[in-house]
Amino acid sequence: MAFLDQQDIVRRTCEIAVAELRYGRPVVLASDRSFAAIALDAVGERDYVRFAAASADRHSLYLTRDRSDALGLATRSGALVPLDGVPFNRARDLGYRLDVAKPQAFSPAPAELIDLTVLSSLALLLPALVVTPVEPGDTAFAGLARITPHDIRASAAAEAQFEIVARTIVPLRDVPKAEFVVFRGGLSQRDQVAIVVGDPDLSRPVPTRIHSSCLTGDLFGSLKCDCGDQLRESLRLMASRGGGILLYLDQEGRGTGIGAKMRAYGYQSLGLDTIDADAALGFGADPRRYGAAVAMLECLGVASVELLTNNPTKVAYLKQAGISVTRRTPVIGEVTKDNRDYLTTKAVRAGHTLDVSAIAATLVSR
Ligand SMILES: Nc1nc2c(ncn2[C@@H]2O[C@H](COP(=O)(O)OP(=O)(O)OP(=O)(O)O)[C@@H](O)[C@H]2O)c(=O)[nH]1
Ligand SMILES: [Zn+2]
Repeated sequence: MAFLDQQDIVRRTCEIAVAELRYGRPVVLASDRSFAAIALDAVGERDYVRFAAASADRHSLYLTRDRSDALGLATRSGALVPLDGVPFNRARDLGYRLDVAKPQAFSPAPAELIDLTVLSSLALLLPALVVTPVEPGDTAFAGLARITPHDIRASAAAEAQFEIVARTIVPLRDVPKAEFVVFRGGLSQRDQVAIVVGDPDLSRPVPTRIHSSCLTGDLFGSLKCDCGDQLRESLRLMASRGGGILLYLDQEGRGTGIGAKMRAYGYQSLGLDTIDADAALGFGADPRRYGAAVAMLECLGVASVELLTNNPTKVAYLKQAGISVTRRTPVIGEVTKDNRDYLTTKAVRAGHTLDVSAIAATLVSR
């Protein structure tokens, strides 16, 4: 019997391609029309120039639909901007900076390039890719990692494959009994943690929070968001109810990574809201997926939850995945002058169940 089965093989192909992009090396998307691609976010000028030479100056910048819209280039599947003669700095500006002169020429991007953004996103890189066509027999891009659109789609199943590697009691402030359950698996993912508070009764809906990691808010008490408050408030609520489960997901910056989140913060300081700042970087409104959360709940034997959230997408995702959500309980953090716009954007543009007038009224002055 072979060591790797078909599912293992597509997963490995995908993880190699993700790692290669992250290290700044090109990958080849092999299809009817093949392309070599590098992530602008991961390369310096030297590799940009080498890539241009290998492509005989037929290279273009692939911009997602969100980035194209932000630049005023109307397309459905994103835009391809020819880069012949375009220096590295200008390519990077076009890829993800603000206040950039619109490119003179562009064409609609081939639809299969969208698959490449799945890889850049798993690599926690901005979805601005330099691409070039690769013809059969072309040796300029020989020896690179190759992946097909089919591999990329088939590997998605691995996003929900997890196993428990350790579980141990860690007493927390305000939570006398907490057990940290560490999960390993997913696709190009670090270990993730579920915190089982108290002794949840699994035969009844379990108070549950699906919490996306926020280094700035959870750990350092940033005033720009409500994450730290929500984290601690949820744990306290679970303890007061005798039990609950908090899933701490490896999804910094709504899955875009700390680098993109800090760039987005920079754009927010110039006046963009959270959604427009992410769009300027090429991201959609909220790229998170919750397959890992569903898999972790299943591993823990949880079939029914009371979800602690204001985010209707989390409720909808669990329901369509077959987890019963009997109730949604709001988790409200402190409103500050620094997070007021963030909370208002969540309510107005992302449909979170937050009362905008209450956000204004409960502002805490600091
Ligand atoms: N891209 C981006 N991400 C942010 C920003 N501010 C906070 N985040 C991230 O947003 C995510 C918030 O996650 P959660 O608190 O689980 O979820 P939520 O969607 O706000 O929904 P709730 O369950 O109601 O809290 C975290 O991953 C943060 O790192 C921002 O300005 N831009
Ligand atoms: Zn936060």
